[in-house]
Amino acid sequence: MITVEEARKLLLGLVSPLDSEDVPLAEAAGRVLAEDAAATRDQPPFAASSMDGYALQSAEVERHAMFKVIGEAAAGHRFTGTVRAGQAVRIFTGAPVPEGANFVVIQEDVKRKGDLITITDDPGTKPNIRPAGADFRVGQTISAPRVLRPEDIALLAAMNRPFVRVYRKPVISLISTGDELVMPGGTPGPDQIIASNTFGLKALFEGKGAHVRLLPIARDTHGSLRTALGLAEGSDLVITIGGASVGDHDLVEDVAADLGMERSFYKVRMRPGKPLMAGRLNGRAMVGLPGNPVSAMVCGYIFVLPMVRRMLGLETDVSFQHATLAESLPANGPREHYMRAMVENGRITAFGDQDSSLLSILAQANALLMRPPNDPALDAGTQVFYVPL
Ligand SMILES: Nc1nc2c(c(=O)[nH]1)N[C@H]1C(S)=C(S)[C@@H](COP(=O)(O)OP(=O)(O)OC[C@H]3O[C@@H](n4cnc5c(N)ncnc54)[C@H](O)[C@@H]3O)O[C@H]1N2
Ligand code: MOO
Repeated sequence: MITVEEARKLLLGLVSPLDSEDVPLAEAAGRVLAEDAAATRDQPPFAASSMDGYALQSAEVERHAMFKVIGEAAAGHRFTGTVRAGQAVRIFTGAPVPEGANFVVIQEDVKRKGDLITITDDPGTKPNIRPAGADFRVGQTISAPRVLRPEDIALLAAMNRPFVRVYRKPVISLISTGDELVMPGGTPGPDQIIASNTFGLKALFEGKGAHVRLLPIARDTHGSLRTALGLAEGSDLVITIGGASVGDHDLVEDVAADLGMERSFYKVRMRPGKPLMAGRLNGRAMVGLPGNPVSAMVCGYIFVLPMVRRMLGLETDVSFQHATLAESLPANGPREHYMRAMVENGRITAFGDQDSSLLSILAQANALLMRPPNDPALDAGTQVFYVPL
């Protein structure tokens, strides 16, 4: 059996960064920028007032000084004349500062009578003007790769970039396998359960930028699995769930081998997730996840998400964080253990029951506490590593 680290390397070797496409800015949130995007203009493109008030010459600013108001500058409508000594222009937030002026007195510090204003309060020294290019200059870039957040979208809009070049979404086909499975909303027979893994995994992968196709459940026959794998044609990654172990009805490996899968590895020294399988089928990456619901989700986090990130041109390291054990833990066995756990205020507690079928515990957990193989018993207060969920 190989280690988790070896498995991750082999899995990453099965995929490569995908090609890119242009998408409208309004649809770019959450996508991964594939090329640096440069500003096509300065922002603001002119020196702009940051307050509502009066634009005038700073040398003349003092309490009791009087000025004649010679015009108005509003956002979108500049004042085209020049402000000279003893003159002021009524100005509003966002308006271009007129020629000759280099200070805006806010209207709260001014008294106006007809065309005359008097400074009545100390206006301070802050000129209330945003210089041209204060936010960004033409040519300034947002660097790729980067998952585009709402803040980035706003910046790209201000840079006048109506389209952005992003990595194509990886297409993942998910195939649940097993005679016992029925889709949510179906009517299970007495020996049947509801297929849950596909839905959890779809949510996990789509939340990180993939497009997931849910294929029909494959029954425990060669023919049904063959058909399902055929339907996965055209995807970047094919994932089967279940049927990966050693039982008489665990057929994924057989069928995939018949179809020509070049196996990369089978079985990882890990808990949960031991019967993980991977390889290349018709030139595409294929991963066989174990069927136990928690095993499938944990493998989704630890192995498939880094593959998705690689296809999206992103860093692939799993980001471990550390916390202090709130309660002691017994020694770990020979497999790297990802324990369902709860982190609160830097303290982490593993759940008592770590059975890999318990989705109710996985749903309460907010962390996978990582125990290295053969980790000795740990006292409360020890620093440990975890992956946030
Ligand atoms: N003799 C051995 N038995 C088992 C071993 C072993 O080493 N020797 N490994 C165990 C481990 S560890 C795991 S994990 C499971 C994995 O088995 P499979 O990948 O073959 O999965 P199945 O047998 O098809 O299913 C296991 C379990 O999960 C349920 N399941 C499957 N798919 C779904 C789904 N889409 N949604 C919800 N639940 C699903 C299935 O009904 C089973 O209860 O093997 C152990 N056995
Ligand atoms: O590896 Mo299994 O995934 O322990 O339940």
